[in-house]
Amino acid sequence: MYAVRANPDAMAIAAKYTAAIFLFWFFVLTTYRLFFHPLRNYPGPLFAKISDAYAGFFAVKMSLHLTTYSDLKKYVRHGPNKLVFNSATALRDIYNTEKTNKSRTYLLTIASGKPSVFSMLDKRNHRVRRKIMAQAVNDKAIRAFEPTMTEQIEIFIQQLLLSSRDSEPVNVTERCKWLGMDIVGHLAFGYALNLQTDPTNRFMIPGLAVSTYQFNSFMQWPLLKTLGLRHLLGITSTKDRLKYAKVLYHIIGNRLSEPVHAHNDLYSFVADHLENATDGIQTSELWSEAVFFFPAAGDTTTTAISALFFYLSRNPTAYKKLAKEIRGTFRQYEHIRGGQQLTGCRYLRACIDETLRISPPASGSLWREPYNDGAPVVIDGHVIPPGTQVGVSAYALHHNEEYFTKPFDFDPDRWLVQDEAALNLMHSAFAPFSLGPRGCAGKSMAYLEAGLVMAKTIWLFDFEIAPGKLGTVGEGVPGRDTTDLTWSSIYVPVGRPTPPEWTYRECDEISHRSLSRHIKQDHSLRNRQVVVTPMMVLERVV
Ligand code: HEM
Repeated sequence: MYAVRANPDAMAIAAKYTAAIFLFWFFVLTTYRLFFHPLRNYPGPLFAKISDAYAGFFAVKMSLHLTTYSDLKKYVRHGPNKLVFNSATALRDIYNTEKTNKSRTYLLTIASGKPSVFSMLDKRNHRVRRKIMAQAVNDKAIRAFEPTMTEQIEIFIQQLLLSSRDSEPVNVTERCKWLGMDIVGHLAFGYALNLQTDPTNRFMIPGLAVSTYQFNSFMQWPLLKTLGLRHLLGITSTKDRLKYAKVLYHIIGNRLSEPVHAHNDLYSFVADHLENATDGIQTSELWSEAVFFFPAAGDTTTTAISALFFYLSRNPTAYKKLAKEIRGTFRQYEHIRGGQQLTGCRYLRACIDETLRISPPASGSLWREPYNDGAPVVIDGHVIPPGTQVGVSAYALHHNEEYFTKPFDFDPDRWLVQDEAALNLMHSAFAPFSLGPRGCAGKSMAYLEAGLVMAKTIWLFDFEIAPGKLGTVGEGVPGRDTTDLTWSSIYVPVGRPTPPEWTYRECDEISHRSLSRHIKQDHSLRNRQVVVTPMMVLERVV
């Protein structure tokens, strides 16, 4: 028998050689990326030219959209293989074409080993999947779903009404997130999550935020995922994420036990088309779609709505114009529904668009690559070498003065000017939903939801910035600080009669938690949103 012992000298030598090899490799790679790489002549921050850690660092800090905005004043190269552009021509060249494809970084978002409509790179497979998913969000499906959406919005309004009785500040961000999740529960799997009235499932909001945050960070800095560095950086809150996954599992399991057409939901459209997993829900295509669909449909729209509350509470002129339009258009609260009257509210649409411009819920660069068919790809006059990731940041382009004068001003009227050339110019650079074959499939649903929530709220209530410190939450220096929180005080407007059929469902928790708690919670959402309205005090108007 022999005991094998490590020789300390041999170990020291091995460590030295490993370090030397690593340093040599690092030196060669850095030299190549700086002086021989096909993108060497594009200006960029030094560290970005060398490593994806540059963008990764700011993604982890949740301020990448701001860094991109300021870097674009001088730079184009935003990673060893990444070019970011800031023009309407580039927007069209990159997204409104078949010559590019989603970048391979989207594969990092795959949750079950099977891609979703969002992460599918193969164009033919994507077209088929997109067609299936689109059935759940086309005009016919939206009309069928509207009553369910309205029911949830009514709960939102009733809860505001309860809070408005004592004119206490309300965290509008939180309320909007609960609403969004309740709507998407019904839309996806006909499931009543009841976040608005029951605190049990509210942990799903931070759970979802953690997942989104991770995916965002991985997509900028893939090494985080490959080497498990996320743990070192402490960006994983596994507890909430796992709890979230458990609920999603339960929701899907519950739906699978019902007949396919038991609800007017996404499942009823996709059930017959998605591959069944033999080894459980979490490896099925349905799981992948669900993991994508909840944040895509639930988080984005409500981020926009809460941001709109924020801007309106700080812009009295816009606020008054909108209130006048809504209260003048709908003689009775019950008349507020999807249709011509609502779409005819041009100022409302301008307010929503202005919010999506100034604070796009998907604010980062959505990376694309030249499609692998050898055809040259030209972006804004630049021939792009194969393997290069190209993108436009909606946040940066929406604040580009070439297209939008005073880009940090919230000015819905800019969308209503008579000057057709100016309007066309702005529209050419407006892309909150992206565009082309991979653009948002749920745009109409998002406008309906935002329109209904805003019209109903402003018909019935008045709101203003919360008093004291709460009212300052979310405010920051435009273009410098991430103004991602919004608290406003919603005061229910005075004198409007409550629709008689309303029964006030007592909310389990209308408690108003401490400011620090809200700050902490909303901090985790920062990556996705630039401004979200926190606390509002409501006042009944009607
Ligand atoms: C204000 C609200 C919304 C915004 C700003 C928004 C934005 C976007 C953006 C920018 C993309 C492209 C992502 C990328 O290229 O990586 C996208 C994709 C998508 N969105 Fe939305 N979205 C919103 C609401 C919705 C809603 C309500 C639904 C569904 C009901 C939805 C469903 C989808 C789907 C299915 C895709 C994937 C499209 C594909 O790859 O074929 N979105 N969205």
